[in-house]
Amino acid sequence: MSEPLVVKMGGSLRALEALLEELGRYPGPLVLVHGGGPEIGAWLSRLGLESRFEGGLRVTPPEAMEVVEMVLTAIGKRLAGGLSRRGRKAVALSGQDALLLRGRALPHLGRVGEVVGVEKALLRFLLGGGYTPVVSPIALDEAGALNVNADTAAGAVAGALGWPAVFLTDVEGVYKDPKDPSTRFPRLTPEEASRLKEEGVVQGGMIPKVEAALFALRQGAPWSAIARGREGVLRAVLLGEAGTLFKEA
Ligand SMILES: Nc1ncnc2c1ncn2[C@@H]1O[C@H](COP(=O)(O)OP(=O)(O)O)[C@@H](O)[C@H]1O
Ligand SMILES: CC(=O)N[C@@H](CCC(=O)OP(=O)(O)O)C(=O)O
Repeated sequence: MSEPLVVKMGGSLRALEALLEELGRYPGPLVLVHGGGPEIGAWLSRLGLESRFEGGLRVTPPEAMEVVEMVLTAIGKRLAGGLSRRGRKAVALSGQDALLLRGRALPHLGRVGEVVGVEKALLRFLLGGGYTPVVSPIALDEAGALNVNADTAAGAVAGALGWPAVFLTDVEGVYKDPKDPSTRFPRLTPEEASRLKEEGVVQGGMIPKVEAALFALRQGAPWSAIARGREGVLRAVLLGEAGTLFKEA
């Protein structure tokens, strides 16, 4: 129950304090990658910049990128502070620090990117010193900061470290009927998950999450899982009692 984990915290998570307690007392090494989609959306609309999504990704013109950076950085610092106060010394970083996440811009989406390289050495250095890295999903290319979907960033980090990835979100896992939690798949192979995507069972924000879970596996993570963020979730996932587990057959 103390294996190293990359944990992705979605921006739509409820009961954050309880979850920080859970992460604070997890006995194994952790790397956290966080989102913040709802908060980014709220700030952009407050500033009169409405968002449009393509394939689950926020189209991000340069003027919106500044807001994305500010909001994600603030969230990262908040999480690192919350964990540190609970005795788990955490350091908030973005992909811009020491080229932690090297990015490549995706066409037609403004300053949106994918991850093409992870500076593992920085993560290992912090982990070796007993610190928990908290990573904001901002990558860097020649032109500057790129907005990366947080699931994509977490999948890339897990793949690079060869660690399992747990994507915490507001649903119990992948459902056969996206509105019915009783139809949760306890386990999916990459082939089964890809089929569900093609069939349109996996929709909206679940698309980048499933893609990131599969990407992590292809890059060498032993398994990945999507589960609802709540107290006790990590233990329940490790025991196979919660979430959807992605693993080769
Ligand atoms: N097959 C499915 N099973 C479960 N949830 C699904 C499915 N297809 C789409 N979803 C949606 O995906 C959402 C999770 O993605 P998202 O809102 O982006 O979360 P986060 O902010 O945690 O990354 C769920 O709230 C649900 O509405
Ligand atoms: C390109 C892109 O879509 N980036 C995301 C980054 C934050 C994120 O992914 O947050 P959640 O995990 O809460 O969805 C965005 O701008 O919303």
